[in-house]
Formats: sequence, C-alpha cells, structure tokens
Amino acid sequence: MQDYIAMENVKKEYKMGEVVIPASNGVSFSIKKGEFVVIVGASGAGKTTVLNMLGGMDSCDSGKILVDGADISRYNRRQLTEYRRYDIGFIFQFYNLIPNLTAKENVELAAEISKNSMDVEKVLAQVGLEERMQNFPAQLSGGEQQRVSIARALAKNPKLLLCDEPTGALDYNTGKAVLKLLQDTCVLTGMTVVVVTHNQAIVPMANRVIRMRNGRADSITTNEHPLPVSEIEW
Ligand SMILES: Nc1ncnc2c1ncn2[C@@H]1O[C@H](COP(=O)(O)OP(=O)(O)OP(=O)(O)O)[C@@H](O)[C@H]1O
Repeated sequence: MQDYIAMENVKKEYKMGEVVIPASNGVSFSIKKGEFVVIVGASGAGKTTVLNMLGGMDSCDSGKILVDGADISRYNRRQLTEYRRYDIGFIFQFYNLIPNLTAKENVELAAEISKNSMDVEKVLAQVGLEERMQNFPAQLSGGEQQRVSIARALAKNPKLLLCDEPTGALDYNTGKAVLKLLQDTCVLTGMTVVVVTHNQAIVPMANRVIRMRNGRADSITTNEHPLPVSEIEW
C-alpha cells in the first residue's frame, strides 16, 4: 500500500528571545491509510509540534509534509484553513467544547462547516451519547465530554483524526473506553487515526509506533497484530 502521509526531514524551531528550541529537528516518517498510529515520547520530545504541523495548525521551517498526495507545507493561509476545516478532526486533552452550547449543538457546529458531514444524531449515538445530546458540557463527565469532542471530530467526516493526549485528563477506565472508541472508529470506518501520548503502555494497540526523541522520530515500528485495548493493562 502507498504512503498516505509522509514527513520528510521536517524542521521547526521556536525562538524565545536569544534561545532557539529545535522542536522538530529533521523528522521523517510515513503512515499508511487506515492505520492506527501512536506517537510516543517523553515530555518535550516534539510530539505535539509534529501533530500541529500535520493538522495545518503550525508551519514548518523546511522539509515536506505530504498528506494524500498534497504537500501541505506549501499551502498558503487560505488552503490551510480549508485543509483544517475539511480534512482534519482534532481531539485535545481538555476537549475544547463550547460551554454554552449543548452536546448536540457543539457537534452541529462542526458538521455545518464541513462539505461532507455525517448525521449529527447518528454520530452522537455511535459514541454512546444518545441520551445526553441536550446536556451542556458542564453537565457531562470528563469521559462524556471527550466523547462529544470525538463526535464533533467524526461528524466532519475527516480524512485524518489527530488526537493529542486524548486520555490525559481521564481516569484509567474512562481513558480505556475512549481509546477503544478511537480504535473501533479506525477499524470500522478505515479512518487514519494518530494518537500522541506519553503512555508507553498503549503501544501494542497501534499498527504503527513512532517514538520521538529530541525532536526526531527515533524509531518507527509496525505491529502485525495490534491488540484490542481491552487486552492491555497498565
Ligand atoms: N509555541 C512554542 N513556543 C516556544 N517553544 C515551544 C512552543 N511549542 C513547543 N515548544 C518547545 O518545543 C519543544 C517540543 O515541544 P512539544 O510540545 O512538541 O513536545 P511534546 O513531546 O508534545 O511534549 P509534552 O508531552 O510535554 O506535551 C519543547 O522544548 C517545547 O518547550
């Protein structure tokens, strides 16, 4: 199968006054369509920087970022806006829901800006929230709020689901349930899912594991037989 995503020698520096931080120091890796990918590494290794560049939320200084045949590192602002809007679903550690909109309205907002959106109520049911659609975020548990944010991302029917520490704010069992939902989505819909985490334990659930160290993809391995998250303990 052809590569769906490829980063080729991608560099990105942040300048803080006199200090230069090489957040990406020549990152190269590739991902195939429909893979469940885990990007793992210590704090400061450059995981979020890679995810933000893949999602068109941050630019690189040099190198290529190929997604489905296009080099998004060459995109202008308008092209990047369209790319983020139509092609990317993003899931954050702290959900980033709009507090004065209900669960359903949060998801509708995303569906409205997409060209190819999915039925909002169906997606909310798919994540197990059919009974909670009319609740505001403050009336939902952390795990339920993360489910709303997953529904919001899925409703856009994106090419790529990017998740930055999606279980970082959740307890063990709720975190596992959210990971199961992400893995099931990948397996059942064929969507490419990339999860950034510092949790080494979830590595066996991935098709592909990218280990980041000092701003580089230090090792890239594939799992022939990824485990269901229910079989992983940590
Ligand atoms: N906007 C920014 N301005 C300045 N420095 C930044 C910025 N974003 C990231 N950095 C720096 O770049 C390096 C890589 O950060 P990044 O957030 O990508 O790491 P990470 O592996 O995701 O870490 P964590 O697991 O702690 O989130 C760090 O040294 C960080 O301080």
